[in-house]
Amino acid sequence: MQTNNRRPIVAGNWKMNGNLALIKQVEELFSDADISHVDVVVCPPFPYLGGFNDSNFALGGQNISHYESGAHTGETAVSMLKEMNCQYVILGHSERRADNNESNELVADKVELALAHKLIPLFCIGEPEDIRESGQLFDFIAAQIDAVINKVGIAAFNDIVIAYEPIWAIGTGKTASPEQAQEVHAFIRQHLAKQDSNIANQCVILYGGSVKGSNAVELFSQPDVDGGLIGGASLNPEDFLSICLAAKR
Ligand SMILES: O=C[C@H](O)COP(=O)(O)O
Repeated sequence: MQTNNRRPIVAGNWKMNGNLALIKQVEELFSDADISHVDVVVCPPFPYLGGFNDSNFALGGQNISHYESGAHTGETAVSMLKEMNCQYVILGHSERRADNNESNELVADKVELALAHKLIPLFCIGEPEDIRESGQLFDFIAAQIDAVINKVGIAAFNDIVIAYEPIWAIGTGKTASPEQAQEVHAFIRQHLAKQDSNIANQCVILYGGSVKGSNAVELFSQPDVDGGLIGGASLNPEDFLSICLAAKR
């Protein structure tokens, strides 16, 4: 097996949840925590980005517009996330793909824009249950990845974090088994390796979908699982911290 120096990442996606009090609780709890073995990211709703001021973790946005700026009411520009000290941005989350009809190509455009502004995309992929059951899982995942490779090239995956989130496991309490997660993560890495084995070996691949303090150690111990994208459990500061502490050392 090739050695790697992938540094684990645990990112909390608050989705459309949270408030100013939660920011305070998370900042207080994390200020005393030893999280030096992992890059921790918190992705709150846009209005709360300015509410963090004493954090020992990074900030991320939950989306950007595919436009740079202009008359696009309700949208948020990539430059605005940079100005609010974001280092990361979640792109292609399955909820946005479903609620906002985001296609693989639109997601690829956003990845390109984020990279141009030196934001690290947390690029989300994952299959609905019927796709898995009909045996099309790997083709489906490959098409999501290929849309981005076709747009930005394989070398860009030096600066892209992939988050594999099976849609049937998101917010359902039905976590993928560690073996199911590992199987898909290994496939993703092999798929990237067809173009560049070094980039495949270094690319950080997160698992998301009902990760909790109680299942994180087992999931994160899988060889190709480099951390997690955490939804519901990131709203509970203690649980989120225990997930961060479960990241590989
Ligand atoms: O972005 C996070 C994922 O959608 C996972 O959400 P969840 O942990 O609530 O299942």
